[in-house]
Amino acid sequence: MENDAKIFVAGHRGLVGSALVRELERRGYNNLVLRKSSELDLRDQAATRAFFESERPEYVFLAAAKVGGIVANNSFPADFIYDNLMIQNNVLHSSYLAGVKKLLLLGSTCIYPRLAPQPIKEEALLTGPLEPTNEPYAIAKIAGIKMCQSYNRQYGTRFICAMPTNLYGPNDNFDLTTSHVLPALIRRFHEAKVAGATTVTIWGTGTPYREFVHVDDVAGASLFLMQQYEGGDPVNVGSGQELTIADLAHRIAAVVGFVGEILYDKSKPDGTPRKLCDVSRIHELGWRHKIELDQGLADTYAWYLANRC
Ligand SMILES: NC(=O)C1=CN([C@@H]2O[C@H](COP(=O)(O)OP(=O)(O)OC[C@H]3O[C@@H](n4cnc5c(N)ncnc54)[C@H](OP(=O)(O)O)[C@@H]3O)[C@@H](O)[C@H]2O)C=CC1
Ligand SMILES: C[C@H]1O[C@H](OP(=O)(O)OP(=O)(O)OC[C@H]2O[C@@H](n3cnc4c(=O)[nH]c(N)nc43)[C@H](O)[C@@H]2O)[C@@H](O)[C@@H](O)C1=O
Repeated sequence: MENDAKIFVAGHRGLVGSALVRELERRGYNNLVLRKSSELDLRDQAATRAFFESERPEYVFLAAAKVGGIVANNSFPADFIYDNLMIQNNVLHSSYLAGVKKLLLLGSTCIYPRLAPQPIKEEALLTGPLEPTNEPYAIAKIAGIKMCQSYNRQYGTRFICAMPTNLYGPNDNFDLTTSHVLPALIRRFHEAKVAGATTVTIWGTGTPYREFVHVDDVAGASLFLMQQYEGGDPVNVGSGQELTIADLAHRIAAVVGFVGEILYDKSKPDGTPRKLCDVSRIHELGWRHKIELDQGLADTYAWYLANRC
Protein backbone atom coordinates (compact mmCIF):
# COMPACT_ATOMS: atom_id res chain seq x y z
CA MET A 1 0.00 0.00 0.00
CA GLU A 2 1.41 3.38 -1.05
CA ASN A 3 1.63 5.99 1.74
CA ASP A 4 -0.97 8.23 0.09
CA ALA A 5 -3.24 5.32 -0.82
CA LYS A 6 -6.93 5.94 -0.27
CA ILE A 7 -8.03 3.39 2.33
CA PHE A 8 -11.62 2.66 3.42
CA VAL A 9 -11.81 1.14 6.92
CA ALA A 10 -15.36 -0.20 7.11
CA GLY A 11 -16.41 -0.39 10.78
CA HIS A 12 -13.74 2.08 11.93
CA ARG A 13 -15.42 2.73 15.28
CA GLY A 14 -15.46 -0.93 16.31
CA LEU A 15 -12.93 -3.01 18.24
CA VAL A 16 -11.02 -4.10 15.12
CA GLY A 17 -11.78 -1.05 12.97
CA SER A 18 -10.50 1.42 15.56
CA ALA A 19 -7.33 -0.64 16.03
CA LEU A 20 -6.82 -0.63 12.26
CA VAL A 21 -7.15 3.18 12.18
CA ARG A 22 -4.65 3.53 15.05
CA GLU A 23 -2.13 1.27 13.30
CA LEU A 24 -2.61 2.84 9.85
CA GLU A 25 -2.14 6.36 11.24
CA ARG A 26 0.85 5.23 13.28
CA ARG A 27 2.44 4.00 10.05
CA GLY A 28 1.73 7.29 8.26
CA TYR A 29 -1.32 6.31 6.18
CA ASN A 30 -3.46 9.42 6.41
CA ASN A 31 -5.70 9.18 3.39
CA LEU A 32 -8.38 7.22 5.25
CA VAL A 33 -12.05 7.16 4.30
CA LEU A 34 -14.29 6.55 7.32
CA ARG A 35 -18.08 6.34 7.68
CA LYS A 36 -20.25 5.63 10.72
CA SER A 37 -23.13 3.22 10.17
CA SER A 38 -25.50 6.19 10.71
CA GLU A 39 -23.81 7.90 7.74
CA LEU A 40 -23.53 4.80 5.53
CA ASP A 41 -25.55 1.67 6.28
CA LEU A 42 -23.60 -0.99 4.41
CA ARG A 43 -26.72 -3.17 4.29
CA ASP A 44 -28.10 -0.62 1.82
CA GLN A 45 -27.00 -1.69 -1.64
CA ALA A 46 -27.69 1.62 -3.44
CA ALA A 47 -26.05 3.74 -0.73
CA THR A 48 -22.99 1.47 -0.67
CA ARG A 49 -22.74 1.51 -4.47
CA ALA A 50 -23.00 5.32 -4.52
CA PHE A 51 -20.35 5.65 -1.81
CA PHE A 52 -17.86 3.50 -3.71
CA GLU A 53 -18.59 5.33 -6.97
CA SER A 54 -17.93 8.74 -5.43
CA GLU A 55 -15.05 7.87 -3.06
CA ARG A 56 -13.27 5.16 -5.11
CA PRO A 57 -11.04 3.81 -2.31
CA GLU A 58 -7.97 1.87 -3.45
CA TYR A 59 -7.84 -0.47 -0.44
CA VAL A 60 -10.63 -1.74 1.81
CA PHE A 61 -10.47 -3.30 5.28
CA LEU A 62 -13.89 -4.87 5.90
CA ALA A 63 -14.24 -4.76 9.69
CA ALA A 64 -17.90 -3.74 9.63
CA ALA A 65 -20.16 -6.54 10.84
CA LYS A 66 -22.89 -7.58 13.23
CA VAL A 67 -20.81 -9.02 16.06
CA GLY A 68 -21.59 -10.40 19.50
CA GLY A 69 -20.97 -13.10 22.06
CA ILE A 70 -22.56 -16.48 22.45
CA VAL A 71 -25.88 -15.30 23.92
CA ALA A 72 -26.29 -12.51 21.36
CA ASN A 73 -25.59 -14.96 18.52
CA ASN A 74 -27.97 -17.50 20.01
CA SER A 75 -30.74 -14.93 20.56
CA PHE A 76 -30.69 -13.02 17.26
CA PRO A 77 -29.71 -15.52 14.53
CA ALA A 78 -31.68 -13.69 11.81
CA ASP A 79 -29.90 -10.38 12.53
CA PHE A 80 -26.49 -12.06 12.50
CA ILE A 81 -26.99 -13.83 9.17
CA TYR A 82 -28.87 -11.02 7.42
CA ASP A 83 -26.67 -8.07 8.44
CA ASN A 84 -23.41 -9.87 7.75
CA LEU A 85 -24.50 -11.25 4.38
CA MET A 86 -25.82 -7.84 3.28
CA ILE A 87 -22.71 -5.96 4.43
CA GLN A 88 -20.39 -8.43 2.74
CA ASN A 89 -22.38 -8.68 -0.50
CA ASN A 90 -22.60 -4.91 -0.87
CA VAL A 91 -19.00 -4.10 0.04
CA LEU A 92 -17.48 -6.90 -2.04
CA HIS A 93 -19.59 -6.25 -5.15
CA SER A 94 -19.17 -2.45 -4.95
CA SER A 95 -15.41 -2.91 -4.45
CA TYR A 96 -15.29 -4.98 -7.63
CA LEU A 97 -17.35 -2.44 -9.61
CA ALA A 98 -15.25 0.49 -8.35
CA GLY A 99 -11.95 -1.25 -9.16
CA VAL A 100 -10.63 -1.50 -5.60
CA LYS A 101 -6.98 -2.66 -5.78
CA LYS A 102 -7.17 -5.00 -2.76
CA LEU A 103 -9.63 -5.84 0.03
CA LEU A 104 -9.20 -7.70 3.30
CA LEU A 105 -12.28 -9.35 4.81
CA LEU A 106 -12.31 -10.14 8.54
CA GLY A 107 -13.84 -13.54 9.21
CA SER A 108 -13.64 -15.57 12.42
CA THR A 109 -12.39 -18.96 13.61
CA CYS A 110 -16.03 -19.81 14.37
CA ILE A 111 -16.26 -20.81 10.68
CA TYR A 112 -14.62 -24.17 11.50
CA PRO A 113 -16.48 -27.35 12.48
CA ARG A 114 -17.43 -27.64 16.15
CA LEU A 115 -15.25 -30.72 16.62
CA ALA A 116 -12.47 -29.97 14.13
CA PRO A 117 -9.10 -31.59 14.99
CA GLN A 118 -7.11 -29.14 17.12
CA PRO A 119 -5.25 -26.97 16.48
CA ILE A 120 -7.58 -26.10 13.62
CA LYS A 121 -5.97 -25.72 10.18
CA GLU A 122 -7.57 -23.54 7.51
CA GLU A 123 -8.19 -26.72 5.47
CA ALA A 124 -10.74 -27.86 8.09
CA LEU A 125 -13.29 -25.45 6.60
CA LEU A 126 -16.55 -27.19 5.62
CA THR A 127 -15.38 -30.61 6.82
CA GLY A 128 -18.02 -31.02 9.53
CA PRO A 129 -21.03 -29.55 11.35
CA LEU A 130 -20.73 -26.08 12.84
CA GLU A 131 -21.27 -24.92 16.44
CA PRO A 132 -25.07 -24.38 16.71
CA THR A 133 -24.87 -21.26 18.93
CA ASN A 134 -23.25 -19.24 16.16
CA GLU A 135 -23.99 -21.18 12.97
CA PRO A 136 -25.90 -18.34 11.20
CA TYR A 137 -23.01 -15.95 11.78
CA ALA A 138 -20.49 -18.60 10.74
CA ILE A 139 -22.44 -19.35 7.54
CA ALA A 140 -22.37 -15.64 6.68
CA LYS A 141 -18.60 -15.56 7.24
CA ILE A 142 -18.10 -18.69 5.14
CA ALA A 143 -20.20 -17.07 2.38
CA GLY A 144 -17.86 -14.05 2.58
CA ILE A 145 -14.83 -16.27 2.05
CA LYS A 146 -16.45 -18.07 -0.88
CA MET A 147 -17.50 -14.74 -2.39
CA CYS A 148 -13.93 -13.41 -2.20
CA GLN A 149 -12.60 -16.58 -3.85
CA SER A 150 -15.31 -16.47 -6.56
CA TYR A 151 -14.72 -12.81 -7.45
CA ASN A 152 -10.95 -13.40 -7.52
CA ARG A 153 -11.43 -16.33 -9.93
CA GLN A 154 -14.04 -14.74 -12.22
CA TYR A 155 -13.07 -11.05 -12.13
CA GLY A 156 -9.40 -11.13 -11.10
CA THR A 157 -10.01 -9.18 -7.88
CA ARG A 158 -7.54 -9.33 -4.97
CA PHE A 159 -9.88 -10.06 -2.06
CA ILE A 160 -8.08 -11.77 0.86
CA CYS A 161 -9.52 -13.21 4.09
CA ALA A 162 -8.17 -13.17 7.66
CA MET A 163 -9.70 -15.48 10.30
CA PRO A 164 -8.98 -14.08 13.77
CA THR A 165 -9.69 -16.10 16.90
CA ASN A 166 -11.46 -14.47 19.89
CA LEU A 167 -10.03 -11.00 20.18
CA TYR A 168 -10.06 -8.31 22.86
CA GLY A 169 -8.61 -4.92 23.72
CA PRO A 170 -9.40 -1.20 23.85
CA ASN A 171 -12.82 -0.13 22.56
CA ASP A 172 -14.33 -3.58 23.03
CA ASN A 173 -18.05 -4.07 23.68
CA PHE A 174 -18.54 -4.31 27.47
CA ASP A 175 -22.32 -4.78 27.45
CA LEU A 176 -23.00 -7.69 29.78
CA THR A 177 -25.56 -9.36 27.47
CA THR A 178 -24.16 -8.89 23.96
CA SER A 179 -20.41 -8.92 24.62
CA HIS A 180 -17.81 -11.65 24.42
CA VAL A 181 -16.46 -13.39 27.49
CA LEU A 182 -13.27 -11.43 28.12
CA PRO A 183 -14.74 -7.91 28.26
CA ALA A 184 -17.80 -9.23 30.12
CA LEU A 185 -15.63 -10.76 32.87
CA ILE A 186 -13.53 -7.60 33.21
CA ARG A 187 -16.72 -5.66 33.86
CA ARG A 188 -18.31 -8.32 36.12
CA PHE A 189 -15.24 -8.60 38.36
CA HIS A 190 -14.68 -4.85 38.46
CA GLU A 191 -18.28 -4.09 39.44
CA ALA A 192 -18.23 -6.87 42.06
CA LYS A 193 -15.02 -5.51 43.58
CA VAL A 194 -16.39 -1.96 43.72
CA ALA A 195 -19.68 -3.20 45.23
CA GLY A 196 -17.87 -5.40 47.77
CA ALA A 197 -19.65 -8.50 46.44
CA THR A 198 -18.37 -11.87 47.64
CA THR A 199 -19.33 -13.85 44.53
CA VAL A 200 -19.36 -13.41 40.75
CA THR A 201 -21.44 -15.69 38.55
CA ILE A 202 -20.14 -16.46 35.07
CA TRP A 203 -21.84 -18.34 32.22
CA GLY A 204 -21.57 -22.02 31.39
CA THR A 205 -19.40 -24.65 33.09
CA GLY A 206 -16.04 -22.86 32.72
CA THR A 207 -14.63 -25.95 31.00
CA PRO A 208 -14.51 -24.80 27.33
CA TYR A 209 -11.13 -23.72 25.99
CA ARG A 210 -10.68 -20.43 24.15
CA GLU A 211 -7.76 -18.74 22.43
CA PHE A 212 -7.38 -14.96 22.65
CA VAL A 213 -5.41 -12.49 20.56
CA HIS A 214 -5.08 -8.77 21.27
CA VAL A 215 -6.79 -6.52 18.74
CA ASP A 216 -3.60 -4.52 18.13
CA ASP A 217 -2.01 -7.78 16.97
CA VAL A 218 -5.00 -8.39 14.68
CA ALA A 219 -4.56 -4.90 13.21
CA GLY A 220 -0.86 -5.62 12.65
CA ALA A 221 -1.65 -8.96 11.04
CA SER A 222 -4.28 -7.33 8.80
CA LEU A 223 -1.81 -4.74 7.50
CA PHE A 224 0.83 -7.45 7.09
CA LEU A 225 -1.53 -9.59 4.99
CA MET A 226 -2.75 -6.61 2.96
CA GLN A 227 0.87 -5.89 2.05
CA GLN A 228 2.28 -9.43 1.74
CA TYR A 229 -0.45 -11.98 1.02
CA GLU A 230 -2.00 -12.65 -2.39
CA GLY A 231 -3.50 -16.09 -1.71
CA GLY A 232 -7.19 -16.89 -2.02
CA ASP A 233 -7.32 -19.12 1.04
CA PRO A 234 -8.23 -17.80 4.52
CA VAL A 235 -5.38 -17.19 6.99
CA ASN A 236 -5.84 -17.85 10.72
CA VAL A 237 -4.74 -15.05 13.05
CA GLY A 238 -4.17 -16.07 16.66
CA SER A 239 -1.77 -16.48 19.56
CA GLY A 240 -1.67 -20.28 19.34
CA GLN A 241 -2.35 -20.47 23.10
CA GLU A 242 -5.58 -21.58 24.78
CA LEU A 243 -6.96 -21.69 28.33
CA THR A 244 -10.22 -22.70 29.97
CA ILE A 245 -12.87 -20.12 30.70
CA ALA A 246 -12.42 -20.91 34.40
CA ASP A 247 -8.68 -20.18 34.13
CA LEU A 248 -9.43 -16.97 32.24
CA ALA A 249 -11.89 -15.95 34.97
CA HIS A 250 -9.29 -16.49 37.71
CA ARG A 251 -6.68 -14.52 35.76
CA ILE A 252 -9.07 -11.61 35.17
CA ALA A 253 -10.16 -11.67 38.86
CA ALA A 254 -6.47 -11.40 39.82
CA VAL A 255 -5.86 -8.48 37.41
CA VAL A 256 -8.97 -6.66 38.68
CA GLY A 257 -8.29 -7.49 42.35
CA PHE A 258 -11.51 -9.42 43.02
CA VAL A 259 -10.96 -11.97 45.82
CA GLY A 260 -14.44 -13.52 46.17
CA GLU A 261 -15.87 -16.78 44.88
CA ILE A 262 -16.59 -17.58 41.23
CA LEU A 263 -19.93 -19.34 40.56
CA TYR A 264 -21.14 -20.94 37.31
CA ASP A 265 -24.57 -20.44 35.69
CA LYS A 266 -24.97 -23.72 33.83
CA SER A 267 -28.20 -22.54 32.23
CA LYS A 268 -26.04 -20.51 29.83
CA PRO A 269 -24.44 -22.25 26.82
CA ASP A 270 -20.81 -23.33 26.73
CA GLY A 271 -20.58 -23.16 22.95
CA THR A 272 -17.84 -25.02 21.15
CA PRO A 273 -15.60 -27.00 23.52
CA ARG A 274 -12.33 -25.82 21.91
CA LYS A 275 -11.29 -23.67 18.98
CA LEU A 276 -7.52 -23.30 19.07
CA CYS A 277 -6.46 -22.26 15.58
CA ASP A 278 -3.32 -23.45 13.84
CA VAL A 279 -1.24 -20.33 13.11
CA SER A 280 1.58 -21.99 11.17
CA ARG A 281 0.41 -20.50 7.84
CA ILE A 282 0.74 -16.89 9.02
CA HIS A 283 3.93 -17.75 10.94
CA GLU A 284 5.43 -19.10 7.71
CA LEU A 285 4.38 -15.89 5.95
CA GLY A 286 6.38 -13.98 8.58
CA TRP A 287 3.93 -12.68 11.19
CA ARG A 288 3.62 -13.57 14.87
CA HIS A 289 1.57 -12.06 17.70
CA LYS A 290 3.43 -9.79 20.14
CA ILE A 291 1.03 -9.14 23.03
CA GLU A 292 0.77 -11.96 25.58
CA LEU A 293 -2.50 -12.45 27.46
CA ASP A 294 -1.39 -11.29 30.93
CA GLN A 295 -0.07 -8.01 29.51
CA GLY A 296 -3.13 -7.65 27.32
CA LEU A 297 -5.48 -8.20 30.26
CA ALA A 298 -3.69 -5.58 32.36
CA ASP A 299 -3.72 -3.04 29.50
CA THR A 300 -7.38 -3.70 28.68
CA TYR A 301 -8.46 -3.33 32.33
CA ALA A 302 -6.51 -0.03 32.51
CA TRP A 303 -8.27 1.14 29.35
CA TYR A 304 -11.67 0.06 30.80
CA LEU A 305 -11.02 2.05 33.99
CA ALA A 306 -10.02 5.12 32.02
CA ASN A 307 -12.78 5.00 29.43
CA ARG A 308 -15.77 2.97 30.51
CA CYS A 309 -16.17 3.59 34.26
N1 LIG B 1 -14.73 -9.41 18.53
C1 LIG B 1 -14.25 -10.63 18.30
O1 LIG B 1 -13.97 -11.40 19.25
C2 LIG B 1 -14.03 -11.11 16.91
C3 LIG B 1 -14.38 -10.33 15.79
N2 LIG B 1 -14.13 -10.85 14.53
C4 LIG B 1 -14.49 -10.08 13.32
O2 LIG B 1 -13.87 -8.80 13.31
C5 LIG B 1 -14.71 -7.87 12.64
C6 LIG B 1 -14.94 -6.66 13.53
O3 LIG B 1 -15.50 -7.12 14.72
P1 LIG B 1 -15.51 -6.15 16.00
O4 LIG B 1 -14.58 -5.01 15.77
O5 LIG B 1 -15.35 -7.00 17.20
O6 LIG B 1 -17.01 -5.60 15.97
P2 LIG B 1 -17.62 -4.29 16.64
O7 LIG B 1 -19.02 -4.65 16.97
O8 LIG B 1 -16.69 -3.77 17.69
O9 LIG B 1 -17.62 -3.24 15.42
C7 LIG B 1 -18.42 -3.50 14.33
C8 LIG B 1 -18.47 -2.26 13.48
O10 LIG B 1 -19.27 -2.55 12.35
C9 LIG B 1 -20.04 -1.40 12.07
N3 LIG B 1 -21.33 -1.81 11.51
C10 LIG B 1 -22.19 -2.72 12.00
N4 LIG B 1 -23.28 -2.78 11.21
C11 LIG B 1 -23.08 -1.89 10.20
C12 LIG B 1 -23.83 -1.47 9.07
N5 LIG B 1 -25.04 -1.99 8.83
N6 LIG B 1 -23.31 -0.53 8.26
C13 LIG B 1 -22.10 0.03 8.51
N7 LIG B 1 -21.32 -0.33 9.56
C14 LIG B 1 -21.83 -1.27 10.39
C15 LIG B 1 -20.25 -0.64 13.36
O11 LIG B 1 -20.26 0.74 13.02
P3 LIG B 1 -20.85 1.92 13.97
O12 LIG B 1 -20.03 1.88 15.22
O13 LIG B 1 -20.65 3.15 13.17
O14 LIG B 1 -22.31 1.59 14.20
C16 LIG B 1 -19.05 -1.05 14.19
O15 LIG B 1 -18.09 -0.04 14.23
C17 LIG B 1 -16.00 -8.60 12.30
O16 LIG B 1 -15.97 -9.03 10.96
C18 LIG B 1 -15.97 -9.80 13.23
O17 LIG B 1 -16.66 -10.90 12.66
C19 LIG B 1 -13.54 -12.07 14.35
C20 LIG B 1 -13.20 -12.84 15.43
C21 LIG B 1 -13.44 -12.43 16.76
C1 LIG C 1 -15.36 -14.75 18.64
C2 LIG C 1 -16.42 -15.80 18.78
O1 LIG C 1 -17.27 -15.42 19.84
C3 LIG C 1 -18.45 -16.16 19.98
O2 LIG C 1 -18.17 -17.46 20.30
P1 LIG C 1 -17.69 -17.81 21.79
O3 LIG C 1 -16.22 -17.76 21.85
O4 LIG C 1 -18.38 -19.05 22.24
O5 LIG C 1 -18.31 -16.58 22.58
P2 LIG C 1 -18.19 -15.92 24.00
O6 LIG C 1 -16.93 -15.16 24.10
O7 LIG C 1 -19.47 -15.18 24.20
O8 LIG C 1 -18.20 -17.18 25.04
C4 LIG C 1 -17.07 -17.94 25.26
C5 LIG C 1 -17.30 -18.83 26.49
O9 LIG C 1 -17.27 -17.97 27.66
C6 LIG C 1 -18.36 -18.30 28.51
N1 LIG C 1 -18.73 -17.15 29.36
C7 LIG C 1 -18.66 -17.14 30.71
N2 LIG C 1 -19.12 -15.97 31.21
C8 LIG C 1 -19.48 -15.22 30.13
C9 LIG C 1 -20.02 -13.90 30.01
O10 LIG C 1 -20.29 -13.18 31.01
N3 LIG C 1 -20.23 -13.44 28.74
C10 LIG C 1 -19.94 -14.21 27.64
N4 LIG C 1 -20.15 -13.68 26.41
N5 LIG C 1 -19.44 -15.47 27.71
C11 LIG C 1 -19.22 -15.97 28.95
C12 LIG C 1 -19.45 -18.71 27.51
O11 LIG C 1 -20.45 -19.44 28.18
C13 LIG C 1 -18.65 -19.54 26.53
O12 LIG C 1 -18.45 -20.84 27.03
C14 LIG C 1 -19.28 -16.10 18.75
O13 LIG C 1 -19.59 -14.76 18.48
C15 LIG C 1 -18.49 -16.61 17.60
O14 LIG C 1 -19.21 -16.31 16.43
C16 LIG C 1 -17.16 -15.98 17.53
O15 LIG C 1 -16.69 -15.64 16.45
